[in-house]
Amino acid sequence: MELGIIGLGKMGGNMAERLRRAGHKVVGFDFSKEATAKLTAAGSLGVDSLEDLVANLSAPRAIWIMVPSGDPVDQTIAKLKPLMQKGDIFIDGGNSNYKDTQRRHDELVPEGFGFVDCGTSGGIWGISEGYSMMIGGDKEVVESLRPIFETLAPGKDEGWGRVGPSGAGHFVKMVHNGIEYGLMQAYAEGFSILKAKKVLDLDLLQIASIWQKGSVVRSWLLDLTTDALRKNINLDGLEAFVPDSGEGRWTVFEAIDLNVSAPVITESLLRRVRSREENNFTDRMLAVMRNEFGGHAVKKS
Ligand SMILES: O=C(O)[C@H](O)[C@@H](O)[C@H](O)[C@H](O)COP(=O)(O)O
Repeated sequence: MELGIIGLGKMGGNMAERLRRAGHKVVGFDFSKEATAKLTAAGSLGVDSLEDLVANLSAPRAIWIMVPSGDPVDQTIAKLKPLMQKGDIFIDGGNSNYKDTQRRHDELVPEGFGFVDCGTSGGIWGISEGYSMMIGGDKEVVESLRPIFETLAPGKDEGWGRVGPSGAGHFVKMVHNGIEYGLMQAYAEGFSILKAKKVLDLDLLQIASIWQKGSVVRSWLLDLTTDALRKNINLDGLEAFVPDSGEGRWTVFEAIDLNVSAPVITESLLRRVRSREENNFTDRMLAVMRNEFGGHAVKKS
């Protein structure tokens, strides 16, 4: 099959290569000339404009958008639309908010385009392991893309599926990422407790390696954690600063709207927020109140 890909970063570039290896024709666009040159050198076609991208694909076209969520997705669609024709399909493979996805679907479908949302998991390992894909959109449109999904997935019939109508793919990916936050937080806290028990002189790498085999908490995330510890057991040279790209907070908002109690995911998100505040105002407030009512000592900077 033919596929256009917009955004040839860590995800889009690797997906293009996985598709090429399976015999699909891939035409890719990126603002980075280095990224398009790399794609061409690998045997696909890298182009420097959206016009060239569209011109090098035969109708009905399928174009996979792999750009940061929010405005970049809207801008990409707005620029592409005049170049496309009825029957062409947009696939948003990024981490878009499902409400934006539903809005885009409802705008594009009456104009004759297809629009599919694909929550894509797998990170930099997807090129070899395959990508887990949670897909939303109209059944026949999703079905027409089957050869692409079968190739990108870990197995032809596994690790991907249409989970519901437009927005469902991104909604499921949002919750997937909320779970990711909670799992990560639990591992991080557990290893911190082990490290703090200095009198036992525990070897974190040894313990992680033991847990990798047969234990209830073994997982791919633990495998990656073990690799990270092997490379840098004390995490030297790293700042305790954890960004978030939005999916975790959308999960929390959604849980509140749905009256679902989700304390682990919520606290994991808030821990990330806290990691970015040095000597924060809240804690200085606590110290000063304690000082006011009890005359307790404050630590001066
Ligand atoms: O399944 C995946 O491959 C990941 O969930 C991925 O999609 C994630 O979005 C980013 O790795 C960082 O997300 P945060 O910045 O929110 O941690």
